Amino acid sequence: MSVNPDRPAEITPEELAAQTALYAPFTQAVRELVDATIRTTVDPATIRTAQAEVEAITARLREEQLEGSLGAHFGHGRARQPWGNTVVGLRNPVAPPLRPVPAGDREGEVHAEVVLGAAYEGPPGLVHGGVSSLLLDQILGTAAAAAGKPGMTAYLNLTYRRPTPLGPLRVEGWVDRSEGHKTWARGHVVGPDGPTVEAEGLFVLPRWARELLARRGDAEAPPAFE
Ligand SMILES: CCCCCCCC(=O)SCCNC(=O)CCNC(=O)[C@H](O)C(C)(C)COP(=O)(O)OP(=O)(O)OC[C@H]1O[C@@H](n2cnc3c(N)ncnc32)[C@H](O)[C@@H]1OP(=O)(O)O
Repeated sequence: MSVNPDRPAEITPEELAAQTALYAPFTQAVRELVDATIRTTVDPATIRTAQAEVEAITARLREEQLEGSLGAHFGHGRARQPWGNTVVGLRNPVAPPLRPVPAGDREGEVHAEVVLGAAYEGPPGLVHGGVSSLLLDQILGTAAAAAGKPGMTAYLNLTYRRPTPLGPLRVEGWVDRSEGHKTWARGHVVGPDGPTVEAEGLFVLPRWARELLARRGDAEAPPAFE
């Protein structure tokens, strides 16, 4: 199925499953390519051959493509799929990806197990601080949404307690408190030796969304901000 950028696809759960089965392994293959690109030690001739092959694949994919980004084009009803999202996007090879699932007993609490490889390096052997921020922004926002209080990040405060090693990590988020359209969430990245980066953020349902909801009435669910 091709994507019509003007009309988000209303697809059945079966079609959604088929699209997932098609794109998830494709995206993972490109992730592997990125990792191999960083870590390969093959000879220069092999690099030049590989470059030509990658360029040929890119040209083939560009024969048909969207004008802009992916947005939330796939989905059924309001269950839009944020497949282009840079943290959780099923079709985004840049996304580690994070797969938050409900966990724990705090409000909106979500956890995600993730393995960060060479593509996420900052200091040698360690996760880039901006990548930790990226993951925490998403998981705190997901916690707010899971609590039924979605919003956009108004601020995100981070405390880097100790270096975060590349490899397997857990990212956790939960809602601390909320007042109307404002939700404060907390979370952390947990490495093999415990929490490494802590975050506290404010997520605000924007005025335009509040006005939209007021016009439509409370029956309409608030928008998601994947
Ligand atoms: C499942 C989903 C996961 C999503 C995770 C990913 C989340 C993201 O990355 S979102 C992208 C990054 N964030 C953004 O781009 C947001 C950019 N900023 C904005 O759009 C707006 O400034 C926004 C939405 C934060 C607030 O807009 P809006 O609601 O129109 O403004 P306004 O009505 O003045 O403020 C609302 C309230 O928030 C407060 N507020 C806004 N910004 C701040 C801030 N930085 N610090 C403290 N309070 C703030 C205001 O004081 C106001 O409080 P009150 O209603 O009590 O007087």
